[in-house]
Amino acid sequence: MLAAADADIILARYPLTLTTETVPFDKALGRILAETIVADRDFPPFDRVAMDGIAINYDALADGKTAFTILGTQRAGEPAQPLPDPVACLEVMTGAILPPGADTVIRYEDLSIVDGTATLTAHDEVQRGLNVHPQGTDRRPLDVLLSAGVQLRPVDLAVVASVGQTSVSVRRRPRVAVISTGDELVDIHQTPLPHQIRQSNAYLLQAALRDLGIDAGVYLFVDDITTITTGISTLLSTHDVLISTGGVSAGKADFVPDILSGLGIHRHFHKIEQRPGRPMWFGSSAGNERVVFALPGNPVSTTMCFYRYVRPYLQRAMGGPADPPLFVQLAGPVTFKPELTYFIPARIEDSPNGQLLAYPLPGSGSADFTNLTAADAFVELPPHESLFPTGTVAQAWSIG
Ligand SMILES: Nc1nc2c(c(=O)[nH]1)N[C@H]1C(S)=C(S)[C@@H](COP(=O)(O)OP(=O)(O)OC[C@H]3O[C@@H](n4cnc5c(N)ncnc54)[C@H](O)[C@@H]3O)O[C@H]1N2
Ligand code: MOO
Ligand SMILES: [Mg+2]
Repeated sequence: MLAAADADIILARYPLTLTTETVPFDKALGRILAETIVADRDFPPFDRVAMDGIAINYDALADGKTAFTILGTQRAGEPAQPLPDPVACLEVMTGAILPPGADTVIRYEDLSIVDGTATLTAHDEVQRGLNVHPQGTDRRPLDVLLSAGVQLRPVDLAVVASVGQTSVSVRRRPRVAVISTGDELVDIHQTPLPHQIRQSNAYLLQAALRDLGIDAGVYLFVDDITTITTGISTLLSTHDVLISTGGVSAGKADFVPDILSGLGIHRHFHKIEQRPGRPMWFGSSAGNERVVFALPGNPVSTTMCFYRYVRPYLQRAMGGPADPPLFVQLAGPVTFKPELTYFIPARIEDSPNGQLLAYPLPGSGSADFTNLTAADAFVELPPHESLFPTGTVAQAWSIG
């Protein structure tokens, strides 16, 4: 059987292959860019005036001239207007093209303007090129502005807009379906008979997926091979990722692994040396265009497996980094004898010394999901020890 860390390695080996789609750039916030955005022209595209003031030819100043006749005004958005006389000046506004013949801009704060003549009041600091943002100094045509794979933030969209791209190619969001299997399950609007329960795992998964920005449909199948086979086969034709709960262990109605294999989903692992969540199954189609997580039905197992394995996998598939686990210190001792990685629910609190303290909440096992309402995370305790004293430092996986 597989150790938890080996499951991570296998999951990383089979990343979901997502095709791309083109979306209007103003709908692309948060999406993963699937193309390279290059500069279409120089940035800035012309020698750009960086301060409101006057544009002069520095040679005149170097020759000792400090008063300049104003011969006109060059505003932002106006075509270039040459400086008609190298010893005169033009008033210029921020964002204007620098008048050809001028090379230096003196801001209004360093001038006194009387009767159409601008006189420098402070010129010690003036150098050739002052307050000019030269053409092409930020980026040259075809320079890469954004690389494929980045998650588009508002600043990135500004860059996309600036090169005139009204639509961008982004990675498609995974289409995900959640499947519950079990003859004992009824949906939430039904009243369960004494031998039945309301299904709850699918709604946990649906909500946890919504946290990732994924809207997933929920499907409930009875434990019947034909029903599950037909259902999963249909969903595979329209989804990238299926997440099922139940039917993956050793029971007479645990049909899911065989059905998935029969539908061409190659098993990459079945069972991890852990509690809860031991029977977890993971597989993918050839080329990884479809992946399936078949999670154990016990609700605490479903929850742990989702937050420990599925959520980070999907975060990576969508191009983002996976949220790292927290580092916590046990606030009480834990004993766990089996040679399995133990994921114990815990309440997490800040401590005055800056450490996160984890208060263990063992509950009554992997079916006791009501215990999770008090928990913030699962603390991951390694398999080869059985006593974890107060103060043990461990990783913990937040459950939202
Ligand atoms: N002989 C063995 N028995 C079991 C083993 C084993 O290794 N050998 N593994 C145990 C472990 S560990 C787990 S976890 C469970 C996993 O069972 P399955 O994935 O096959 O799930 P089911 O049998 O369908 O159901 C188990 C349990 O979970 C409840 N359930 C299922 N789906 C839902 C849902 N959508 N909402 C709420 N509750 C759900 C179901 O009613 C059962 O009580 O197997 C152990 N057995
Ligand atoms: O995953 Mo099972 O009991 O380990 O709940
Ligand atoms: Mg079972």
